Amino acid sequence: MSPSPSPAGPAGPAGPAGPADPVALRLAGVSLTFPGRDEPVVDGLDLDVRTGEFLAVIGPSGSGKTTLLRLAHGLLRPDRGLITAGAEHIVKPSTSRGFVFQSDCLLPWRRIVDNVAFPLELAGAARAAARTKAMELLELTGLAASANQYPAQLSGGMRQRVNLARALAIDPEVLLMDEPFAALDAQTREVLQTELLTIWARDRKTVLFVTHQLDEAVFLADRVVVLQPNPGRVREIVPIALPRPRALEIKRTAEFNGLVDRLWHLIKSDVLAEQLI
Ligand SMILES: Nc1ncnc2c1ncn2[C@@H]1O[C@H](COP(=O)(O)OP(=O)(O)OP(=O)(O)O)[C@@H](O)[C@H]1O
Repeated sequence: MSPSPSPAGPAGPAGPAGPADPVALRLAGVSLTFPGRDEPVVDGLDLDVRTGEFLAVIGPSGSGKTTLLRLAHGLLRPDRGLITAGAEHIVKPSTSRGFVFQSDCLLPWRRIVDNVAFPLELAGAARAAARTKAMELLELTGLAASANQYPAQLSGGMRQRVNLARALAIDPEVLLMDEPFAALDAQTREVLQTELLTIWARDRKTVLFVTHQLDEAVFLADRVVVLQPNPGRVREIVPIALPRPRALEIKRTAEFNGLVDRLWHLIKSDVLAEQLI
């Protein structure tokens, strides 16, 4: 990966990405209509994800958050518009982008270390080298002691840590995360949020993180993209200027709660309309 300290970020590597940061991922005029649907799921969507930034995406159910991630990964192709990562025109998944799903998708018959090593083996790495790298990542995600266990022996929070380690194994430049903590209890979710920030601060991969939780978006992100539905488009992008590193105590501050309120205000009418359908 290529960590890219923000030229505009006065706080250095731990500070937010600034407007002068190069763009890691660009969606320009992107539209997509699923087969059998009359209306596009996203239409004329424009979004720049800056190198090294943590960008959260929120929006009501059905506003196209997962679709946006799948487009960015190259799992879906738009009908119109361009999706690029630097000079690369994204038309298929690539090892420069890692995807973390809501459910863990681990291979139940493989030990944890071998699950993390799996994408490296797929990419052609020798088994021993893949396992060495996998062990490093398990250290990073606090799971070294569980390396020889099987997925069924781990808690949900531990499995999501493995999921993250596995996505990091291929050393992607961009990490695409689709509600990775949604299935976890509130306390585990908060622990994983702080751990994710620690890992992110280490080498500042670009992160595009979809969540339903407004406080999660504010806690993690440099900016929050608010999507509106029918069709999915960017309603607003809210900068989160909270200082880093962030500890959970920040969630009790007036500034934090003011930002959560602002996000709620931006999606409230769409969320209420969705409940009436
Ligand atoms: N493969 C598909 N074929 C047809 N329609 C689809 C497909 N995938 C998603 N959709 C529809 O596209 C719309 C947006 O879906 P998407 O999953 O991107 O929304 P979302 O904002 O992530 O929703 P949620 O918050 O509920 O996860 C929904 O109406 C969904 O039913």
